[in-house]
Amino acid sequence: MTAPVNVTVTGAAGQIGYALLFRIASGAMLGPEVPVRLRLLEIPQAVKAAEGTAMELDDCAFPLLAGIDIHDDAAAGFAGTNVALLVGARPRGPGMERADLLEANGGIFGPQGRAINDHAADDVRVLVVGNPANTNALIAASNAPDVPKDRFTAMTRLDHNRALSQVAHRADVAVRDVRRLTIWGNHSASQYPDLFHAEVAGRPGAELAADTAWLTDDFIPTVAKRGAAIIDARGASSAASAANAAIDHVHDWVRGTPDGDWTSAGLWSTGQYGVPEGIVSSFPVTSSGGAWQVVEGLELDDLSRARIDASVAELVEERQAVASLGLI
Ligand SMILES: NC(=O)C1=CN([C@@H]2O[C@H](COP(=O)(O)OP(=O)(O)OC[C@H]3O[C@@H](n4cnc5c(N)ncnc54)[C@H](O)[C@@H]3O)[C@@H](O)[C@H]2O)C=CC1
Ligand SMILES: O=C([O-])CC(=O)C(=O)O
Repeated sequence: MTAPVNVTVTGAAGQIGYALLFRIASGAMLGPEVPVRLRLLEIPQAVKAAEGTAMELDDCAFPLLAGIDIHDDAAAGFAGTNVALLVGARPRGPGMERADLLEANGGIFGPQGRAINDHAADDVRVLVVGNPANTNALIAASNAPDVPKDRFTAMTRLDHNRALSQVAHRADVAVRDVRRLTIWGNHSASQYPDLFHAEVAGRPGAELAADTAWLTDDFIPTVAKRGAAIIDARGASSAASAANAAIDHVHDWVRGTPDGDWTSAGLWSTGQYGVPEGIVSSFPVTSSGGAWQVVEGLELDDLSRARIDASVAELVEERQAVASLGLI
């Protein structure tokens, strides 16, 4: 057996935390041969609830779980961490956009970025789930000058998975027959789920996208507003599907994406596809050797270009907003 990988989960006592921790401990995230040591980071008022979750983790007797520590201090919570899942943040309620959380949540990610900078392992990989995820990832990365920017990522895998399912339903094929979808831009209502480069049961996704009424009035808004639809139906924001997407994201980052396919992740832009440098935007990505690569060279039609530009413009505005709040 290899040495345990240290995994820190913030917001461990929250609803995503509860859906996430057991799957990490079971080996679903890092693999069935990789032991994990869990660090649960919470605010002091939620430490007792985190202790309850830790008791339940114990009671599962997971063979891969090498230990559980609970912290309410970021320096200790990120000490030596290899994988950090930044989930802890307020969720939105009905009628809110995720950007409405910027002021409430933005302040969490600067100190956590600094703690990661100062205390995490050299190979640390960070996934930001707490909303607004892209800009919170930007805040964390900006406060961690010694950590390479490509180690900070934002979760758009839930949007990606939602898009896969919508396309599979529409084409009446299995989800596994849908490949090379892309979520571009922000994890917000402005995101652009791109079907034009996809492959659907061996046929070009562009064939489905040719039905522009379905594309623009059904597919794109269904994916982009799915979070709000879940809040409306459940009375709480998505949790199990969000946890599942976090598992998928880290799994693929560490273990690689399947040959011939790609996925979506929010990455620090270095200017690909005209996305300005220094915002965290979702791109089509593959992973190998533990690093994401943006899939280059896709041709973008006018509709795609306009949608990507609109979502990127929103990210630029969010960056200005957090800069004026002194968070970056
Ligand atoms: N990127 C994505 O696709 C998705 C993101 N989210 C976001 O994930 C976040 C968490 O959602 P839930 O688990 O449903 O919320 P929740 O309210 O159930 O749990 C949040 C937890 O974070 C903790 N917390 C707050 N501040 C903290 C801090 N500074 N350090 C450590 N822990 C802290 C709270 O005590 C609470 O236990 C929300 O911001 C939500 O909007 C949710 C679904 C999908
Ligand atoms: O919509 C929300 O506020 C929670 C979330 O990010 C999602 O479900 O995609």
